Amino acid sequence: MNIVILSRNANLYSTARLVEEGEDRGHEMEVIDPLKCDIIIEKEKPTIYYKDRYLDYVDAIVPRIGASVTFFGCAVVRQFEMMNVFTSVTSDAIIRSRDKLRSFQRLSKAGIGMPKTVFTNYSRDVEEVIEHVGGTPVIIKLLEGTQGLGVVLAETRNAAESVLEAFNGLQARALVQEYIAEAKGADLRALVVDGHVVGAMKRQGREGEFRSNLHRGGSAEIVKLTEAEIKVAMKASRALKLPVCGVDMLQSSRGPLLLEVNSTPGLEGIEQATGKNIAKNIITYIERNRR
Ligand SMILES: Nc1ncnc2c1ncn2[C@@H]1O[C@H](COP(=O)(O)OP(=O)(O)OP(=O)(O)O)[C@@H](O)[C@H]1O
Ligand SMILES: [Mg+2]
Ligand SMILES: [Mg+2]
Repeated sequence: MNIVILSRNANLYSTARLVEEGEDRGHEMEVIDPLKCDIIIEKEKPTIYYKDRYLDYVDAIVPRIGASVTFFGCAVVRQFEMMNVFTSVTSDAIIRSRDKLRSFQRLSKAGIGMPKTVFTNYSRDVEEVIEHVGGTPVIIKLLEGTQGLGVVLAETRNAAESVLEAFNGLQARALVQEYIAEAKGADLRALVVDGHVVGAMKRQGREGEFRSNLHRGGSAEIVKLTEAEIKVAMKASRALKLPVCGVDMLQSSRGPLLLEVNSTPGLEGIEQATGKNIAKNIITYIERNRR
């Protein structure tokens, strides 16, 4: 197969690993920067021009679209879809997953446990919003934050009010969420491929940090998920139509609570923590599902 990894940088761990495993299984692997593609639209013959050629020979793509290039990156993915090229995740599903509010609305409908969350226009009393999620401390997070940036723990009503005011002044939309203290600065990341959990790790924030993100100095170790945790991960993958994704959960006294679903999960942390060949799982998923 001719498989294209849509990625801005061939040297990134995840990109390099997908190329390595694809070649190992006899595929022609190519890394293409989506931002360097021209999308050519005309009646009936959608195509993509890259450097000096048309990408009309591609059998499958693996989008690795960074959060800062969602708009154009997803337009390229959508163009491949119009060309009937198999994609490991669709453009619609990527776009949906980038918005925490939109995802949460779908996930709650699917009956998945999550920290109680409120979204407000901030025209109303902050007190009321805080009461909705059970009082302080509360978590306040930007709708489109990533790597733990834009996630704040507000210990008091005053702190919450200041943070909401600041975000509001910057015209940044945020949601207010119940703080799950039992998680003790840790979360779970389940890597789902083809709708099934293929690896999982527990990430622990560094001393005194409630955010467990590896980018914020957290550490990761392999973990065996409970039945309930596996169920949440598989349900979330299905609800957001993301057959390949990273599902983040918190362990709470009322069971696993879903935090977010990542459509472009990094492979480095999970492959190192689990010793599993996740890149190969993704390649064989494409082999099985491409029509
Ligand atoms: N409601 C909560 N209660 C307790 N801890 C939380 C809560 N929400 C988030 N955290 C902690 O903060 C971290 C970052 O939050 P979240 O994953 O929502 O943000 P993000 O910026 O989207 O991160 P990512 O890089 O994983 O996309 C989580 O991994 C978790 O450790
Ligand atoms: Mg995120
Ligand atoms: Mg996260």
